[in-house]
Amino acid sequence: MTGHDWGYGVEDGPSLWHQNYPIAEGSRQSPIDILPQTASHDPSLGPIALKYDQCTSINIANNGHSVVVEFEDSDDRSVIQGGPLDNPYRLKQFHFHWGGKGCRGSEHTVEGHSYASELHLVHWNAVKYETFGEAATAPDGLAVLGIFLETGDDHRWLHTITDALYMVKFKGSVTNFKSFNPKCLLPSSLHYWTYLGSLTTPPLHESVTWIVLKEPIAVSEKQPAHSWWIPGSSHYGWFPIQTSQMELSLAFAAHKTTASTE
Ligand SMILES: NS(=O)(=O)/N=C1/NCCS1
Ligand SMILES: [Zn+2]
Repeated sequence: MTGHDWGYGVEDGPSLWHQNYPIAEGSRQSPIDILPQTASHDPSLGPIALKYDQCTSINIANNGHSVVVEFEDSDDRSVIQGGPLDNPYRLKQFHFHWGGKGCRGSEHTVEGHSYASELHLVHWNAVKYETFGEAATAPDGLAVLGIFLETGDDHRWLHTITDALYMVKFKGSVTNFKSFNPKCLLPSSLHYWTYLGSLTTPPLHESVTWIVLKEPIAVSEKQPAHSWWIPGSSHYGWFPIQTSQMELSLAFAAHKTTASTE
């Protein structure tokens, strides 16, 4: 299936994804509603470690479903390790999930609470697998660091990304985006919840060790998608961005699956 047989609309939204992606009804589907009170504390879980100092961002792209910043991943210069992970996982890309105007578009929720947005830093297990594509289908292939974005003060560095959005307003567009280091997007605490789950978008592979940070980062109202909404639009999901309008819509409807955290 191509990447464009799904979306967030009435005809192609999350409740229909199982028709083309039966794994949507699998046993470890993401996102989930995180219930801190029932999450078991695992004393064997150490802190996560992020080695992002040698990060090499390459470009920023609009893939029709999200805005994605890709990284050079030919070696272990940027990795996540520790916590539930048995070895380092290489940073491949990060992307966001936003909601429409006034909507809260995080994918994971915490006791039913949605956040304004959610940032996903996607890493792959290059120790066990040859390519990202191979890792993406393996049960221990990916590690995604989820960071909630909450409206509040201006985020000092997020404007670097939102300023670049104008360069990728059309689906399929890519532009240079060098020397962006995502460590500026991390909250002060790396305390986390973790569970074994899946990609939250098709193909929904059950290959993700999720590491969701408890502390959100603050972004101002004007920074996330809210100020990018195309007036009068009803379609949820990345706008099929061949629109003549100058503004860009990052409208994502979050979809929820229910399951308890481990
Ligand atoms: N949102 S997500 O991070 O679970 N989905 C992805 N699809 C391809 C790479 S990451
Ligand atoms: Zn994501």
